[in-house]
Amino acid sequence: MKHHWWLLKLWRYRTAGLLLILGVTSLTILLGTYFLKHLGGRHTPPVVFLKTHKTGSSTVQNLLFRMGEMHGATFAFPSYTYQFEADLVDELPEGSSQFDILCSHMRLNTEELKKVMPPNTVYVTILRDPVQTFESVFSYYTFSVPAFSLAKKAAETTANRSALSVFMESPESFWDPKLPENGLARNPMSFDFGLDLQHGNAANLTALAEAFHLIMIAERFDESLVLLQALLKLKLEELVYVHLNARSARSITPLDETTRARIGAWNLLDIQLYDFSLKLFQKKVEQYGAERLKREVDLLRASSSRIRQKCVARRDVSPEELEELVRPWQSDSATIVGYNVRDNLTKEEQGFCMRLVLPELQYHAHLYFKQYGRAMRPVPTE
Ligand SMILES: Nc1ncnc2c1ncn2[C@@H]1O[C@H](COP(=O)(O)OS(=O)(=O)O)[C@@H](OP(=O)(O)O)[C@H]1O
Repeated sequence: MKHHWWLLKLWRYRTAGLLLILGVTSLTILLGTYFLKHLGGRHTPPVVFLKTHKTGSSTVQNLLFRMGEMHGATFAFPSYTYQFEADLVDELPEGSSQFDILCSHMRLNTEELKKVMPPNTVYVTILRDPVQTFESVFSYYTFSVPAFSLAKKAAETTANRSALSVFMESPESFWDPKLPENGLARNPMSFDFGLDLQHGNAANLTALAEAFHLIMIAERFDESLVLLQALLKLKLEELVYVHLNARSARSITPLDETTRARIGAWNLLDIQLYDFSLKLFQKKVEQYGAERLKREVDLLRASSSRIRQKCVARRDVSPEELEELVRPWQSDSATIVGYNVRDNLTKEEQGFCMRLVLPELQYHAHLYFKQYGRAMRPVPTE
C-alpha cells in the first residue's frame, strides 16, 4: 500500500524530478570541468614569463607555448611597446575566465601586469651572462638600434675592426639615451626589467629581482628548467627542448679581453643584476637540494637527448634551406639557424616534433589563431 503511494507521488512530480536530475548532472559536469582545469588535470598556476632579449628566452617560451597548448591555457598576447600596459593585451577570448600564460617580449611593469593576470600568478624570467648577451644583442640589432648602426658605419672606415669593438671603444659617442630605439644599447636586460637606466641602482635592482619567483640562468639552463618544473608543477616530458634562435657561427664576433672588459663596464647595471640573480639562483638550488637537482637534470638530459634523436633530422640549418614554417625570423645583420624535422614520424609524433622546433613568430601566430579564430596583427619582432 505504502509502496503504491510513493509510486503515485513520483508520477505526479515526474517533471520536477527530471528537472532536478538534469540540474544535478549539469552541475556535476560543470564542477568536474572546473576542477579538471584548475585542480585536477591542471595544477599549473598562471605564469608570467618576462621574455628578455637574447638570453635563451625563445627556448623557454616554446616550452611554455607547448605546455599551455596541451593544457588548453588562455594566452595573453600583448603588443610590444617600450613599456608594458594592460591595454596592450588582446581581450579575454569568449569562454575564458582568466589569462593563464603571458610569455612575450615586454618591458616589465608589474603594476600593469597585475591588472591582466590573476593574483596567484607566478613570475619568472631568464638572464644570461651580460657580456655574451650584449654581443648577441649587438649582432642581432646592428641595424635597428641607432647607436649600433652609427658604430657600424664608423667601422666601415677602419680596416679589420669589428663594429662591436669600434662601438666599445667610445660608446658614449654613438649613444643618445633619449632615443627610445636605443633602449637595448646599454644594459639590455635591465631595460627589459623596466629599470630606469639613467638612475638605476643596486637597491631597486634587489627589490625587482626579488619580485620574481624564479630568475632562470641561461648558463645553468637545465637546472633552471628543473626549478621551473617544481614551480609550475610540470612533468619531466614537458621540459624537453631544443636550443632555439641560435646564430650561425659566422654571425658571432669573437671577443678579446679588452672588448670583454669594455662590454662589462658599459653594462654595469646588467652585471649587478646578473650577479645578484645568480646568488638568488644558488640559494634556490640549495633549498631544492643540490643532489636531487643533479639527479633530475640527468634525467632531463637523457630524456631531451632521446626526443632530439627522435625528432631532429638536421640542426644548425641555414634559413635558405628551411621551409617557411620552421624558418626563424632573420635580422638584417645576423643569420639565425633552425631545424629540419625527421619525416618518418607518425602523425602524433610529427605534431609534437614540429612544435618543438617551431620558431617564435610561427608558434605565436598558430596559438593566436587557435584562441581567437582570426589572424593576429603584425607581431613584435623585437
Ligand atoms: N638553452 C639555451 N641555453 C643557453 N642559450 C640559449 C639556449 N637556447 C638559446 N640560447 C641562445 O639564446 C640566444 C637567443 O635568445 P632569445 O631567444 O632570447 O632571443 S630573442 O630576444 O627572442 O630574439 C641565442 O644566442 P646567440 O646564438 O649568442 O645569439 C641562442 O643561441
